Amino acid sequence: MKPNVFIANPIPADIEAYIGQHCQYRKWDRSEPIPRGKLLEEVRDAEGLLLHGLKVDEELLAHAPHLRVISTISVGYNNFDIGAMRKRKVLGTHTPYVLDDTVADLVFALILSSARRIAELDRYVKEGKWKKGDNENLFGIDVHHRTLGIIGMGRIGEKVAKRAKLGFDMEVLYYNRRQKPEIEERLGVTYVSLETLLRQSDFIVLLTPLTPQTVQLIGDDQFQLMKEEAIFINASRGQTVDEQALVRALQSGRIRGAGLDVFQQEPIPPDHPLLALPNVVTVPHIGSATHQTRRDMARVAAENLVKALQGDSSCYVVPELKDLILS
Ligand SMILES: NC(=O)c1ccc[n+]([C@@H]2O[C@H](COP(=O)([O-])OP(=O)(O)OC[C@H]3O[C@@H](n4cnc5c(N)ncnc54)[C@H](O)[C@@H]3O)[C@@H](O)[C@H]2O)c1
Repeated sequence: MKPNVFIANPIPADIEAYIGQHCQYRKWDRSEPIPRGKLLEEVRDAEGLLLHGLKVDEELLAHAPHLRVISTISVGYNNFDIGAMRKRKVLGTHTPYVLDDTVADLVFALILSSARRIAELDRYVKEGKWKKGDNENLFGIDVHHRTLGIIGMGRIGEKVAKRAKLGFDMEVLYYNRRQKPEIEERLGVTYVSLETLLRQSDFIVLLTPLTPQTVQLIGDDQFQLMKEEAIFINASRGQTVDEQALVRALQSGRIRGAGLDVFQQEPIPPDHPLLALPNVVTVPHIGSATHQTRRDMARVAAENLVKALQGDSSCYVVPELKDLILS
């Protein structure tokens, strides 16, 4: 008997067909997110669940007594209640590696846009404000040969560091849970304390996962340590930053600017004070959002689901639950 699975987000047809070869499945294929009540109904018989950005908590697990595997189409898995999943022995899988270069490209797009004021000056030209004699009012700051600080030197952080070192001749500092001599050797980056990184960097990129330890990792105290010329980039999760403190730092000129892919509330409310600031570049959580990469992520997530249901340990189980597949 093929296992029952529920596909809670639309995926490409051939990837759905691959799941169909190995599983019986039902799916939600509308573009709007599945309503919570409908999801709770659909998981009743499911042994596997494929999803993106939906919350997995005690309530959902209680509605899904047969569930064995939840596969998220993302590398971040802060939508999983790890404790609740462990209690019920439900495996969680994610999609590392396939998106690293794509997210690193977006981080650099935010760095360059903020430094050279691309979004702001695009509006300026299109609104017909460009006139002869414009000069210093269009100036930005250099990216090349400046200092980049990466908080969270993981898979994506390393790709950002590579771009910075090889493409932009930047000095790269990093702060991480553990020092990584192998990356230092490969790329010539320097491990420093968080305080040193905040004090010395011209660009600060936040790339940690969202965990209880990283909630509001950056707040008033951290913005106080930054240079006045610093540009802050967040591509991790909105909750890793105290957003009110960020607004204060930007409004008061404590830092020069910010480039943001993620927000405390997504979509960000249109009247949010961050959106009124010209020195902030915003994009709607599109770090991994290219056609190719989202496709690759869906494929890896589908393979994870099928493999995990078959007890094949070569799937990408999230680190905190790895022991479950071995037991
Ligand atoms: N904006 C987007 O669309 C997008 C896309 C992909 C990933 N992300 C985010 O980026 C995160 C990182 O992805 P990754 O694949 O590089 O993960 P990773 O696990 O390879 O890297 C994360 C790094 O952060 C470090 N870290 C964890 N907690 C820390 C702490 N408290 N203090 C200092 N360092 C800490 C880890 O040691 C690790 O080196 C994801 O968890 C996700 O939240 C965002």
